Amino acid sequence: MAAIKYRLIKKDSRTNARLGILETPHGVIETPVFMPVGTQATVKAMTPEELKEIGATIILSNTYHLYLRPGHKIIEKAGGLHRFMNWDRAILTDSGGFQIFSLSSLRKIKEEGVEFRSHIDGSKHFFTPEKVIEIQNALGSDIIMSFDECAPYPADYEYVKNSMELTIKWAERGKKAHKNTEKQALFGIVQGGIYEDLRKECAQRLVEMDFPGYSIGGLSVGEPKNVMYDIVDLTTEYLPENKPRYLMGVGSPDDLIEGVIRGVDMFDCVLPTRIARNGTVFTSKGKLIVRDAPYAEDFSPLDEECDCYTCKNYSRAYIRHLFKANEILAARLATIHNLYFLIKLMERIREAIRQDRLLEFKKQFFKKYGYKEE
Ligand SMILES: CNc1nc2c(CCNCc3ccccc3)c3nc(N)[nH]c(=O)c3cc2[nH]1
Repeated sequence: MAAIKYRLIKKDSRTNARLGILETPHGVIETPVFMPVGTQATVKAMTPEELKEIGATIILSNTYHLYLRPGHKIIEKAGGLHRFMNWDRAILTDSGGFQIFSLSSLRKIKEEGVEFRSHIDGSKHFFTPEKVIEIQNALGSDIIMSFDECAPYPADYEYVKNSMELTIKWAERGKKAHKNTEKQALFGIVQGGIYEDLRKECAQRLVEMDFPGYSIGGLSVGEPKNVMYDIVDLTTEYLPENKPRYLMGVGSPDDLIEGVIRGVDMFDCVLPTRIARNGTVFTSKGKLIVRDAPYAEDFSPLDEECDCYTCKNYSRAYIRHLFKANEILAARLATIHNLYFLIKLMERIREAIRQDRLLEFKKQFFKKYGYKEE
């Protein structure tokens, strides 16, 4: 029995969008799905009960961070990450490749693996594809990622080609090292930068290895949106229809809709939780910086159309006051709202696919939100 089972329920008649069901050892996930990020074994400012309340079915955590602190051995002794953080629904862990390149100093990339210094205390560490699988096996997450190199943007063809070759070799080594295939599904990660031939080759070679799911990596790293969309379109063409596709590090409301239209099933992004803590929230009429002066006497909810706990019980004036007073509750109320907004958006997208009116939904959402149509 494989760790996860993906069922394609319905394909949109005019786009590559799909409605699916992803069964995991920790519950069923309706796709397309937005996955809140919980870097250090917590989705910042949220309890697991509140995450369930807003409809989260799967959250992310991170090999790099948890290996450095508190250490994967401690989490293993606690009974695994689900027990440790009291979250009994699905968990996906990223492999740490991206975090090494974006967080740690002093990195040396070799075929064998990557040497890096901890961003916490500067201590030296060495990640190999085998090590990264061992860590994720200890964490016990339901979906785990291969060790990959996310090439920077821009990067020249030769660099990206070598980097993609390395990612393929590391995927093979990781697949060999992964023993717990019954309980943990290992995804391959497609790299290849913005180069069509490299993306095609990488996708095809990973598909030959027959992973239970595929991530699209190397994007949302500063490239123009239309370039990202084109690469997603191209890559999903070479991925099997009956396996889930996960677009890493994406995204904002427009990116989620554009990604679904191009055949993506799973998304993660730190944006909703991060901007919430800085006082910016999503609303149906676009972003709102609630800490700004105009809201000092605005007693309406963050978003008239939202029925989340925050919008049902608190005003913009009160939430602005909390931010100005640097109160912890400010981050909590804004985070609840932002996560609910994206989880609700995915629910409305799934409904639109069911009713075969996804493009109409996009048009209406973009108009109200203030996005320009492509
Ligand atoms: C923001 N743009 C972006 N993010 C990317 C990530 C990380 C995705 N987020 C995972 C996460 C998990 C827990 C805590 C925090 C983050 C990538 N991960 C991998 N492995 N490979 C990528 O190519 C890659 C590309 C990305 N672009």
